[in-house]
This record gives sequence, structure tokens and C-alpha cells, in this order.
Amino acid sequence: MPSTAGSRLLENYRPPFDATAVRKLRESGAIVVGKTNLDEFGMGSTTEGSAYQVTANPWDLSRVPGGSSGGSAAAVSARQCMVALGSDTGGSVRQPASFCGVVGLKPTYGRVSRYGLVAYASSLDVIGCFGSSVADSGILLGAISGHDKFDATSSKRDIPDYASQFVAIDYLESKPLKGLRVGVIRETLEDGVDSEVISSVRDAVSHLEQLGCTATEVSLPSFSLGLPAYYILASSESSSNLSRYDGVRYGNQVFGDELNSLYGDSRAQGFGSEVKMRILMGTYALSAGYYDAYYKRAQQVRTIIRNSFKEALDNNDILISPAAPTVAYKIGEKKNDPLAMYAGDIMTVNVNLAGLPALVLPCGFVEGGPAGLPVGFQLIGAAFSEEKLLKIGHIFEQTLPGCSFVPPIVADE
Ligand SMILES: NC(=O)C[C@H](N)C(=O)O
Repeated sequence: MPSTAGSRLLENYRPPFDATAVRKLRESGAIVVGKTNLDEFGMGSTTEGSAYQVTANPWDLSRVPGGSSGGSAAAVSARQCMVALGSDTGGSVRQPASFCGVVGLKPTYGRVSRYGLVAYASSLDVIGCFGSSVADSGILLGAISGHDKFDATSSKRDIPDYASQFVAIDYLESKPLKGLRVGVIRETLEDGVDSEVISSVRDAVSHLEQLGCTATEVSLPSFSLGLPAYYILASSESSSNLSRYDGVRYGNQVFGDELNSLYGDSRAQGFGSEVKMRILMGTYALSAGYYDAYYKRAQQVRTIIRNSFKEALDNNDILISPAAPTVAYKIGEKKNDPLAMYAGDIMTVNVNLAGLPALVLPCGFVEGGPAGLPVGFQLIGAAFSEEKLLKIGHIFEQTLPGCSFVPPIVADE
């Protein structure tokens, strides 16, 4: 199967091997039915940045499915497949999961091998899981996790039996989450977040309280610094990673009169505008004279963010936020306003900077489209606490009254 990463540059590229995650899935008996659309090289939040096509949101075909792994989210939401993989550098699994009303799991950095994943920003990239239930995403995680000699950053920790969490009991009666401390991140429920999203997430917190959790507000004062730090670091790493696409080693080649025009023309014609912009931004941030002011500073902010999460998670079992400040918006709405699109990643990027696991699951609807638009909320845990997140998510999902997250539209108009 071709692997284009949504880029014209890789239009005819057929990888000679499976990524470790895909190999493991096949070994577990999974049938790979296809590859899905995404923003070029994962750079975007709507899937409109694909060089090939725009993916529609199954809840309303005039809206984006989120991104960058929007094709995977839409395919699971429309029940075209049981589960799907995505890559989450700054929210690319969780935000589309939220927009499409499915479950999106971003594992701890190192839980899943990145071998064979097309690299965007290697210190942030994680392969994540989409499912139409928490159980499906957890079973998928179990199949793809583990150490891999081809990825030195993959962890040697044991893989828990994630599937053992998914048993049915009379949850509400028995207060199954009694004693669990939930910290609701104050900065994620303030100005700039849609009021309907805030009230859905507050309802989700009340539901967790009914299940026995104790919820308190926690403050992460550095939260808003995550967005600028992420875009500097991700762009910087991408400018290095994408230098491999030189028209020689991979993909489409544009022959010029001399070597430099072969590189230049292949890249000029192969990359889309968002990718070019990020390569330029990243190269600038890494260049002598600007390195200290941008790249180094962003790394320092990353440490501050990591420490503030650690402190908050020392006092709480999990942290909670919306998955995105809005529900799915219209195709074209933010396409020409990159800063507005970047701002939509505010809820997710910090988690990548801290390397933590997070689970997004649907918790309600707001008005819009033919049948309402799903809202997702995010549970963030300490490193390698996926088992806990899945348990809480499963109980939440099983006991959420009267919500069916099956979209009304399952085929093209
Ligand atoms: N790749 C991601 O996780 C999505 C993020 N919106 C980005 O463009 O970097």
C-alpha cells in the first residue's frame, strides 16, 4: 500500500516494510483494510492540509473531522472500520476523536514503537488509537505496545493486560471510582473556550463525582505557554526530519540542471504551503543568533510544563480538561488563518510536551448539524498510567445516560 503522509512528495512511495505497530496488529490477527487521509506530514488540525482530498465529518458533512489524523477518526466514527491508528504529535489523535465523537488514546511517549512511523517531531510523536469504545481502543493499545529494538525510545516496561479492565458490573450502585482524586484544570475552562463545551465538561465531571470521584480545581499557570513552545519545538524538529525528502532518497523527483535545483525543485513542488511555512519557521528558530531566543527558551518552557504536570499529578490521580476549545467547525473556516487553527490545539499540546498519556472520550452534544455535534473531554494521567485511564473511561462510558455516539451520516451524499 502507498504511504503518502498526505503529501504530493510521497505520491508514488510504497514502503518496503510495515511499521512495528502495523506488524504487531497483523500478528494479532487484525486485517488492515486501508490507510486514511491526514494533514500533510501531520501538520494541521482539520485534514484540509492533505494534498489529496478533504475529509468530511460524519456528523455533518460540511464540517471538518479535525486533524491531523482526521481520516482515521472519521472512518471509525462512520463505522467503516473497528479501530484505527493515528499519530499524535500535539493532539492529532485526541482532537479529531473529539470532533468525530469517538475515543482517542494518546499513549505515554515510549509505550508504542515509532519504527516505521513517518517522523514529524520525534520528541513528541506518538502512535495513538481510535475506537468507537474505550474497550476497543484499549485492546488496540495492548496489541501495539512494547519495546522494539528498532526504536531506542520505546520502553521495556511490561504491557499490562488492558482488556481485563473492561468488565460489566452495576457501576453506579457500587460507586466504582470511590476515592479517586480528579483535578479539573482551571485554565482550560476559561475565556476562549466555547461555553457549551465548558458546560458539557462540567457535566462530565459531575458524572465522575456520582461514580465516587472527588473533584477539585487545580491550576497549571504555565498552561498557556504550551502552545508557543509546541509550535517552536515541533517546527524545529520537523525542519530537521523533513530534510530527508530531497528528491533523491524518497518520493517524487524533479530533475533540474544541477544538484541544487534537483533538491530545490523537488521540495518546492512536493511540499504544500503549511509544510513549507513550518520548515522555514523551524529553521529560523534553530539558526545561530535566534536559537537561544526561540528553541532554547521553548525547551526551558517544556521543562516548566513537565514539572507543573508532575506536581498536579502527585496530588491527583487524573487531570481533566476539554479535548478542544470548540466542536467541529465548518470546512474552510480556519483554512487561511493558521494562528486560529493553531490556537485550537491549546488543550492537547501540553500533554505531548510532558510525554504523558491521555484519553479523549465523548461526553455530550451541542446543537449543530443534522443530529448535534459531539463534545469530547480529556483525561490526563501520569506516565504509563494508561490502565487507570482506560478503567475510568470505560466506567464513565458505560454509565453515561442516554448518549449514543453513532453519527447519522455514514455514506457520502
Ligand atoms: N500533529 C499534530 O498533533 C497536530 C497539530 N495540530 C500540529 O499541526 O502540529
